[in-house]
Amino acid sequence: MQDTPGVIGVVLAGGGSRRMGRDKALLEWRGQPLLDHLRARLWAAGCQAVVTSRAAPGCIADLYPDRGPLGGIHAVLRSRPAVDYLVVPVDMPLLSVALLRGLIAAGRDHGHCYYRHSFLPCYLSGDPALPERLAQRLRRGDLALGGFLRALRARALDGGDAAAFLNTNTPEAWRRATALDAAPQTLCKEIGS
Ligand SMILES: Nc1nc2c(ncn2[C@@H]2O[C@H](COP(=O)(O)OP(=O)(O)OP(=O)(O)O)[C@@H](O)[C@H]2O)c(=O)[nH]1
Repeated sequence: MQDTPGVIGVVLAGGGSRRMGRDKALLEWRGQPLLDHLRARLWAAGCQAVVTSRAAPGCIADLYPDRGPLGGIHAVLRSRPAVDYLVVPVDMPLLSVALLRGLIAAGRDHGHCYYRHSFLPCYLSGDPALPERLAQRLRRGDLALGGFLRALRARALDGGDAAAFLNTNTPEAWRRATALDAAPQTLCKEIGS
């Protein structure tokens, strides 16, 4: 697929991974760290560039640390405020390129959006006021991503298989994702998607 001009892919990877007990971004998925897997998916979806939100060399570190995903999104938006962003969490290995492309297409037509299954991934369309709006929320401790998306009147999209949004927050969820990856047909039915 051709690049989608103006859309920057973002992998959020600055969380504490407390429930997993080790850094989720570095878990091995199909022979590479999860972080690289998600980066590759964003490239394949046609993002013009891909950045990582994380306190590490070459990444964009949070300006408001330990504030959760919104803190990471804020730092990235501050770095390039007037472009469109496709934001993914590092812990959804089953997100498909097709789903990400669908989000980009909807975002380009309608602006801010996400799938009903989950607030992440989400598409944020370029608005120079967004970084300051986010900073205000972070300063007052309003850290819920859903609240932010609702305040933006982001569109909730139908579609997508629930299994694709499996959040691998715990070792048990990781085992489940690995099993789904190995036998998608059977296990998708099993979890009711
Ligand atoms: N940049 C950044 N990303 C974050 C932060 N907190 C969470 N994330 C990312 O946001 C996504 C969802 O995070 P969660 O699963 O809710 O939190 P987590 O910290 O990764 O995991 P727990 O410690 O188990 O809650 C993941 O991709 C995280 O890496 C943060 O403070 N800064």
